[in-house]
Amino acid sequence: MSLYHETASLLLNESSVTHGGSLKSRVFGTDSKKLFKSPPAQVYALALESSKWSSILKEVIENSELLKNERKVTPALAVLLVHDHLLAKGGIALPTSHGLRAAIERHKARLASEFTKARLRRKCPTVEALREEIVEKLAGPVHPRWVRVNSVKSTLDKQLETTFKGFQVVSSVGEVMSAGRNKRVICLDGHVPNLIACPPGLTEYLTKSDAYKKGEIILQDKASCFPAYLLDARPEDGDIIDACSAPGNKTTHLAGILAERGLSKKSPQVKIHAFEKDKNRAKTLEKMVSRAGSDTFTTIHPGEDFLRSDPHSPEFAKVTALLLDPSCSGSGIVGRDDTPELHLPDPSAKPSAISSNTSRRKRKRPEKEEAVKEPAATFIDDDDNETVLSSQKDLQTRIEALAAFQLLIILHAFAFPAAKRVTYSTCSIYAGENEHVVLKALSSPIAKQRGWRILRREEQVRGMHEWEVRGDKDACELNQEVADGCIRAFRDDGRGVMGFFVAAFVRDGSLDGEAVDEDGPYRRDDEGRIVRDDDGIPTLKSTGRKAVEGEMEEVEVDVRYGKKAKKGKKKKKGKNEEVEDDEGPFLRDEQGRIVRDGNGMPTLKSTGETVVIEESGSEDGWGGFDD
Ligand SMILES: C[S@@+](CC[C@H](N)C(=O)[O-])C[C@H]1O[C@@H](n2cnc3c(N)ncnc32)[C@H](O)[C@@H]1O
Repeated sequence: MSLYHETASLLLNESSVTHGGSLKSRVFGTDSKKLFKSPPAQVYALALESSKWSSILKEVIENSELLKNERKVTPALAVLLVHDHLLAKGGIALPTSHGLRAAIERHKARLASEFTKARLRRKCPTVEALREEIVEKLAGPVHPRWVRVNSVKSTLDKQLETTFKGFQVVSSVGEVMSAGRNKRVICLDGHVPNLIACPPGLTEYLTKSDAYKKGEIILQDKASCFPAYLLDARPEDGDIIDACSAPGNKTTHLAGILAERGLSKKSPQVKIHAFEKDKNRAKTLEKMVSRAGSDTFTTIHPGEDFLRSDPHSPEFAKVTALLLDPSCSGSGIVGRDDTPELHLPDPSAKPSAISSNTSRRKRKRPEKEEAVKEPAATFIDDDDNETVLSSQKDLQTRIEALAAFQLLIILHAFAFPAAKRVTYSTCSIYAGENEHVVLKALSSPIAKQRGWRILRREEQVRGMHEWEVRGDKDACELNQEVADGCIRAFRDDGRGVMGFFVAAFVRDGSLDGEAVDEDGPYRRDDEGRIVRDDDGIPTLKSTGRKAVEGEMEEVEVDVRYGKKAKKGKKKKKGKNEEVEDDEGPFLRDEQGRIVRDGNGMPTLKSTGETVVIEESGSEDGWGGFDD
């Protein structure tokens, strides 16, 4: 197969192996050497560039009537071949005698003239100007690049005098977004202290700056700064746990806040415990913490599962605050889709009907190929891999499984004896991972027993109190106080943030039955170890049952944490609905045990894939960005 056939097949998603995910992951994925005879880098470049130009190429091909005269050339092949014919330095990468090349070159005069007309219709004097217009259009709405000044190493004033010297300071993020991608303008954020918005075109300038290399500034989306700020920790309060830490944006933000509030770097009064289950990601975390200068007061727990930590260990006796930022669907993350839409020419289009691509936008039915490309939902996992889910049911199953894990993380945090404040955050847009999880956590036995409640909006630190986008009241079952306590962020709403969710839980300790029970709420064996089931779920002293059994039933993933339901018997789900599949969404072996991968993650029946996914890397390998 030629480079052109292979690339066409990739763009049309014809291979089940390359189906789904970003263009990059489909081309450079683990099996790429087996999949392509042509060099994968060449396939990727041709697919990407041709897709970018495809709205114009479609117009040129239709107006030149190429497809009517060359029946062997398919619409996708035409886009690729005409792209190279008109725009690639060496033209079509096939011998002159090759049938496909000849089929295009037979029409070179007509193609050249239609290309010129298409360019002039867009008022572009040169092909270069047309290229710039395409790049600008594809880049979509401007999303600012957010820069957090790391208070462990620097101050806002120092950065304004150095990294941002000579920059124009404007008063709103809207002005930054409309200033142009490369303009030297900044806005000092009004919600999160020490945060600066810049146009996205300055990213390279920033990552090459001394301040960045020395860890004085960290690139982190504004919404991703909410959790550490909302936790509102002070050095006099006690130790902090960051339960899910890599790459370390929030861990280092916590450190910056403590430093600004008087933590002594030489003899720190408190420490941050940073858990990271994945050993490789823990290395990135270690690098980031060290570069940010907070290693003297951060204890990294590499490869340690927070859920397996013992809340009653003396090591955690002084932990008063926990930041929980567990794996999620990543559905709120900005700008990681690298696949521009492919516009395919219609072989039966009449040239006279076409004046510009905008005149054809109101097409009623999508073309077959485009319909194939339209996903029901895309999940971005923590390693930046995308999974395209093809049905609503798959999406629902994934969210339920993630929500069950997220709830478990919160309930475990609630058990730390000295804990008074917990934040829970996701970069997900789904209520199932956000408000619903918060409600379930609030109604759990452990929350009631220990007096955990939502941190009300009016109690929140100023910037978070003033942030106007709050939780969804319907998703909070009309509980206004909980909805107002929840903080949301939506991408592309003009505020320049990614999709995000955060809420905080607090307790005053007066309901703390554990003050007199030093062993905590879990059953222990003779050696003092917490009694757990096969899934690692601790058993409560008070009920003799698993700590989260009740909650799991509500989210339909009880099979993962609770007892196996009896076959054939219908079980209640929610208030009135019944579920048919008593065994839940996970695959089981002949003994009825959930089939898990090496990390202990269960396998979904619907997709055959495991549920909880690895974590997102960073754009430069040490975690300077977002999440
Ligand atoms: C969304 S990312 C965290 C991003 C990070 N808070 C930041 O701001 O840079 C979730 C991380 O939690 C880790 N993780 C997931 N489950 C965990 C667990 N049970 N214990 C510890 N770490 C866990 C993942 O490996 C991943 O690195």
